[in-house]
Amino acid sequence: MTAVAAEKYHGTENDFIVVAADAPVADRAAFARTHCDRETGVGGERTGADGVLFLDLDPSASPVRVTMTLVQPDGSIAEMCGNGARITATWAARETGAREVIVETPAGDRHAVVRNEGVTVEMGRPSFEPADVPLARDAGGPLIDTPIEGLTVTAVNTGVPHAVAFVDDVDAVDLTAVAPPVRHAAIFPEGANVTLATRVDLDDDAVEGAPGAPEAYRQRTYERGVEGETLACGTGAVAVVAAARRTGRLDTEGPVRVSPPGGDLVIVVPDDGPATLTGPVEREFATELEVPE
Ligand SMILES: N[C@@H](CCC[C@H](N)C(=O)O)C(=O)O
Repeated sequence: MTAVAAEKYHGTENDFIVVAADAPVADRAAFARTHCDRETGVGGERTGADGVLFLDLDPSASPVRVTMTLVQPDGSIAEMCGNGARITATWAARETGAREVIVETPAGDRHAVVRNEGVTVEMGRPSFEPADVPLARDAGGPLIDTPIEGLTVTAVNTGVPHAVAFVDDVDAVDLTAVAPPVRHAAIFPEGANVTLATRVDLDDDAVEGAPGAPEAYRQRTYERGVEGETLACGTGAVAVVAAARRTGRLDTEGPVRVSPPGGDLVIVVPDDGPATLTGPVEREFATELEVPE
């Protein structure tokens, strides 16, 4: 049995196994299915992971470049992952000493800056265009506050598709029950992540890790590829702010604090530039993982 070097990281509790792209893992989907399993996968504080990041570093480039391939627990490959990009930039910074990193993803190149107080990734411009989300051909236009399978959703692509629903209290919703019909709705030919958001009053909620963010939302996301709720989702946090702006719920580009169960993220969605995602990253441990036959 072959084993490969691996590390475990998390960004606001969205946790990933990191493996060098040249490691001898012929069947990446089988590797992810095995080691991400929440009951029998990689050990640590939480067993398993939300995915495996296969990283290919070019330390000679200026800024350094790293190609990120996220293989999810169901074996699928995601085009983008906000928290994964923050982890990738941190990993590249540890390997090279560089603070500025270009993360190459199937959704495009993402510029990242690694600071002690948090990692910021440029996330591209959110798009509501039906072809970009993508929506089914007969959708008839962008999906803005539209009833879909029991939720009122706004569909936006922030690197991956999200169906965002604003609700009175994210904690009062049985996400595992309401999300799957939306995630699999025919209007989303490639599926969608399902993200719930609730505006919160900062007077009632401490502003840790988000100095200067006068607006705040709580967030929960049911992720495609994980097929369950994760403790944080970076593309989902950007989707919350983009959808809040597009639907007239928010009249600032940010910074906006978005808090999934795993911690606080800071989001900016400008009118005429890429959105940014900022938040903490932690390296948990290094290990060796067996490559399934
Ligand atoms: N957790 C991620 C998003 C990962 C991709 C998603 N599951 C999909 O398949 O679209 C994030 O932090 O953005």
